[in-house]
Amino acid sequence: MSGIAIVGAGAFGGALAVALARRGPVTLWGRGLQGRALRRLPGVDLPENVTVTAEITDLSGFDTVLLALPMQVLAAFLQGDGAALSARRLIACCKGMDLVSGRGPTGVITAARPDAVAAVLTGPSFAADIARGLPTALTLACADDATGADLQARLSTPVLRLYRTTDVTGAELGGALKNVIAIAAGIVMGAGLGDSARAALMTRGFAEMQRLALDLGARPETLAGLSGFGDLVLTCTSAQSRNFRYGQALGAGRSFDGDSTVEGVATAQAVTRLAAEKTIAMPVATMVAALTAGRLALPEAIELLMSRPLKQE
Ligand SMILES: NC(=O)C1=CN([C@@H]2O[C@H](COP(=O)(O)OP(=O)(O)OC[C@H]3O[C@@H](n4cnc5c(N)ncnc54)[C@H](O)[C@@H]3O)[C@@H](O)[C@H]2O)C=CC1
Ligand SMILES: O=C(CO)COP(=O)(O)O
Repeated sequence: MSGIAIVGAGAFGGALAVALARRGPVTLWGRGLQGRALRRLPGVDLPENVTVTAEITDLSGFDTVLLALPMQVLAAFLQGDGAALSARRLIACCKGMDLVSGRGPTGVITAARPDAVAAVLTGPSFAADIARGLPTALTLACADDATGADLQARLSTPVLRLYRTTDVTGAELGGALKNVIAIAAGIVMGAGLGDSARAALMTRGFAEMQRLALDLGARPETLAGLSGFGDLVLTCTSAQSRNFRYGQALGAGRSFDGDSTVEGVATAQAVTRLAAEKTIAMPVATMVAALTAGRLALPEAIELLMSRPLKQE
């Protein structure tokens, strides 16, 4: 079937539908859609050439499907509703690490659908910006470069510019880990610790992102690119970010909207476990895991981070 199919009518799936509809027909599968309005993107209506459906079998003829679901539901979706998909190419649009298996998005796809080519679309972009047609650049990562090049061409628009890489590990880990650091940055700002502390934390956070990713085979330039450094900067500095706002609320001792997708919370737990297994020091991620699980109070966390042995940068 021609055109693009998208699973997930949340903020990102909806925004991608709006963006890709500039190029041709889009079919969007999701729950709870009311007419053509997107609950997660107030004020945004879907264009006429986006077909909305709640029947997953309407997607069964598509060759290429974008999966815009939260990381922690991806595996269950592929085993449940998603079993009806026969697409040759599945593109994950989520950021994180599966808490049960420790896998990244493409690892989850490949475990469920070994016959499909898996790719990931990631990088610095707020759904609301994409839906408004603001200029945005993302990374399309696919181990098979020919497929990656084809997807890059099919999913780019005049305002949505895709770069591509075969370094799936690097792209996925950048997207997963930046959310954890963004929670930490939010905590710092919410607790009133200042811009200097945030800059230090982002930099040391980036150092630990690189440490883990390079150990797992990622390429340094990927971490320095859109999916790593680029998304880290965006998410740690903007109140549009749910991870940042969640951290801000935690730092200020306020509660946060429990209905919101905050990927960094589960990812912090998964990453901390992995780092411990590999004996890789990830002090910021470890603090975020402990703080978000309520195992540590903020004053102790600050004390622990500041009293680590002095070392070379
Ligand atoms: N919102 C944003 O600005 C961006 C989000 N992303 C990533 O996109 C992914 C999805 O995030 P959002 O769209 O923002 O979240 P969201 O919370 O706005 O939407 C998630 C959607 O998934 C649906 N859903 C949840 N469980 C499901 C299941 N088991 N089966 C079917 N549908 C299910 C929900 O009904 C909802 O429509 C996340 O990994 C996020 O990091 C990436 C870039 C930008
Ligand atoms: O991934 C994002 C920006 O690139 C969206 O960030 P949040 O999930 O923190 O809102």
